Amino acid sequence: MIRCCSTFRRVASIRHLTTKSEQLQRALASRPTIYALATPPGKAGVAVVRVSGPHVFDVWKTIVRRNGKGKGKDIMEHARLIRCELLDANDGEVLDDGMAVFFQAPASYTTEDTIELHVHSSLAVLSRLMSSLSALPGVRQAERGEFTRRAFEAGRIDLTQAEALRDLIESETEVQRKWARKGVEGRAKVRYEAMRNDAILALATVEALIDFGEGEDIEEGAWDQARRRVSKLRANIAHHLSPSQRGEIYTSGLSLVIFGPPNAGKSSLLNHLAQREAAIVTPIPGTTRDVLEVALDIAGWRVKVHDTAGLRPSSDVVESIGVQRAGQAVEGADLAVCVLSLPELVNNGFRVPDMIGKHVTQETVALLNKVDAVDPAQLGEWLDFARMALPPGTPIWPISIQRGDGMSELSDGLAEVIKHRFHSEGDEPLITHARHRAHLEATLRFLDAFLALGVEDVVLAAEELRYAAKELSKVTGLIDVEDVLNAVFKEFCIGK
Ligand SMILES: Nc1nc2c(c(=O)[nH]1)N(C=O)[C@@H](CNc1ccc(C(=O)N[C@@H](CCC(=O)O)C(=O)O)cc1)CN2
Ligand SMILES: Nc1nc2c(ncn2[C@@H]2O[C@H](COP(=O)(O)OP(=O)(O)OP(=O)(O)O)[C@@H](O)[C@H]2O)c(=O)[nH]1
Ligand SMILES: [K+]
Repeated sequence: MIRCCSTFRRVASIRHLTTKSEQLQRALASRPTIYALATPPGKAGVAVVRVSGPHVFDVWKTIVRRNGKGKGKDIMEHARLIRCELLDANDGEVLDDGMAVFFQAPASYTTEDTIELHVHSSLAVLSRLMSSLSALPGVRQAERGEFTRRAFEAGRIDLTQAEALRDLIESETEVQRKWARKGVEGRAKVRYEAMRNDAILALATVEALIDFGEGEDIEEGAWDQARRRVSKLRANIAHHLSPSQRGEIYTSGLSLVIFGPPNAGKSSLLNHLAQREAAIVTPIPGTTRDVLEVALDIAGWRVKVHDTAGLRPSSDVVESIGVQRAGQAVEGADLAVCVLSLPELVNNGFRVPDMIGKHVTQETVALLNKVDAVDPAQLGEWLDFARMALPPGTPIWPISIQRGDGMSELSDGLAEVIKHRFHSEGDEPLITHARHRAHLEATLRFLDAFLALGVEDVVLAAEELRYAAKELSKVTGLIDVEDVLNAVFKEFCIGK
């Protein structure tokens, strides 16, 4: 009975250590008011300037003057957009005619009192408005991600949600948008918190063992219980770290690498997919030297398509470096597309050079290009030979980039392959950022260190678990680690 309570007391004390202190709360109230342009700078119909912090009332009083139907009234109503004139704080001159809205703390994006000033998006209006704002006491321009950072510091969102907000802003395709939304909703947050909770519960059990020393009959049972819990957590994390669970492809996109012998039509394929002359196409073998990247939207996925140098032995220094890079790109690809020239295969007796063959697996899409340049009567036969030259099961699509044969099937086919291979039903990947991966790898090392210890090393074992829990806390930002926070928020734009 007493033991049981002691266990819980410890859990509570560990939690207490890691939650935001009251001191921090007080610091929040006395900080500067920040402002920034929330829309992109430039000529446009409307620009939004956001202002957040303790001086928002003064800002409103000084520069917002109601006109239209609300003329003369100066009450600030939560979340109500009003017509107004914006005044220069220094000389009272009307600098623009606009709209303004006030959000009362804590019901705002940052959780602080916030106002938004909607003005005409003009360089002159904005520079006057900004200099007017910075002239006000306690008011300064926001740093990158500072609005979101305040939402984080107030506990409205965790670090994974802040990162997902950034992903949402960066998103260009449907898949990216959907995954960013999941993150914003807290899908990852909940799962990382559950992992940390497991580590903390195991830690509590182990600490109870320390408290009650050796020779107790409960010792064995409690130790086994902690080990079981840690083993399960370890397996869970190891699963998420496995190569099949790469959630980064949803947010950052997946990489498609085009490879093959020189002159097969690799650059022509890239240009076809990109619908522009992204790469140089010439009849000279060895035209492409370096890896060229173009980001495309294929069926809602962000796909970084890479064109590479044709794979062949070369005595040219530049070309051989290109060939080496091409090989590395293929090895690191999420999807490899091999372009072969059918007439060339016919000419060399369907020998696929080893430099290329070694990269062709069932996971590779093989394109037999230039079908326009072979005798149509023999096409079927040549395709059969080509199939025999490649590993069984390799998808093989005959095409002519020049004449257009098979090109719409190619686009649909690529979309199908991507959907089929990377779509996740049910078993949803967790890791969508390299940062999360690094923390989980570190967690795994601490859990392994724990599992290598015996009950006689219970003090050391508790230490390993404490490190593991701390590492998991860094993912969500439950423990503020300044360098982690700085790294996350510096990726934001000003005004977010
Ligand atoms: N005009 C405008 N549009 C915008 C934003 C904004 O700041 N201003 N946003 C900014 O990026 C996004 C919306 N995000 C928001 C997230 C939370 C809250 C907010 O006030 N949350 C409080 C209260 C909720 C409520 O009153 O219903 C909370 O969650 O406690 C506001 C906006 C996109 N559109
Ligand atoms: N007949 C025919 N020629 C093609 C076809 N596609 C590309 N070509 C030609 O093949 C030559 C090589 O095309 P590229 O796209 O530069 O080939 P690559 O594989 O990138 O070549 P490297 O840069 O040498 O690796 C060019 O002259 C293209 O016009 C096709 O479908 N049919
Ligand atoms: K100021």
